[in-house]
Amino acid sequence: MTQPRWTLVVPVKHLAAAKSRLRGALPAVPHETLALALAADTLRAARACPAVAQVLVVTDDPRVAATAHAAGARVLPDVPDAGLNAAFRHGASAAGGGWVAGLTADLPALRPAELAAALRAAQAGPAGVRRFVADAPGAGTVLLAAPPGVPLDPRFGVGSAAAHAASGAVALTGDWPSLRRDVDTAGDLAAAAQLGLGPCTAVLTAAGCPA
Ligand SMILES: Nc1nc2c(ncn2[C@@H]2O[C@H](COP(=O)(O)OP(=O)(O)OP(=O)(O)O)[C@@H](O)[C@H]2O)c(=O)[nH]1
Ligand SMILES: C=C(OP(=O)(O)O)C(=O)O
Repeated sequence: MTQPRWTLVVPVKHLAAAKSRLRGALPAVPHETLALALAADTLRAARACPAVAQVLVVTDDPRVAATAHAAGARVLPDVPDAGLNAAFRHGASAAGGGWVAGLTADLPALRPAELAAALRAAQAGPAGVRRFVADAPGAGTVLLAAPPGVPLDPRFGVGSAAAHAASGAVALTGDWPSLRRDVDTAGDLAAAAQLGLGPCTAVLTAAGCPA
């Protein structure tokens, strides 16, 4: 039986403020170019995942919006000064029903097949329960999924894996290294490069040394 397809909500901060812990990781590359490449590769992989029906990007950044449109995503304006969880809620409210997942935009090694496997796992198991995928270190969250009719209720931020578990979401424990590999620091970028970067980020690491 074919499983129902997903709406993915992907918030992306204004590039001037985004990925501040990564600043200087590739000295020869402008920071905003690197931050945009991470998002572009994340969106490309999300759109290439057959389980995904639509991608909603929540952003106020015109370069991110152009990249999202080019990748076949819909773009929604951010909620001014309201932060990441408000952006996720805003996107989820525009999804139009069905299965909804929030995904962070800093997954440049993401492979569509691993995303598909995680989304499949999210659709298995108990009804009416949110699921989440923790990041590689285990403290953060890269994906939060909600079944039809269940609010996404995002708790992203420091310690979000514990916050999602405490709010009743169930951790998915599959072996999805490219999904769990979010990039916050130069060390994370090097770890993502070991897995294999998407084309936008790969071209920058080739040009800009480190990683
Ligand atoms: N639309 C939107 N996206 C956000 C916001 N805050 C964070 N994000 C996005 O959420 C994802 C995960 O956030 P973080 O890993 O903390 O990224 P960040 O805030 O850009 O990075 P740091 O400055 O290093 O904390 C990233 O893809 C961000 O672009 C926000 O206020 N609005
Ligand atoms: C916002 C988050 O990302 P990070 O901890 O990578 O900043 C999170 O994990 O909830």
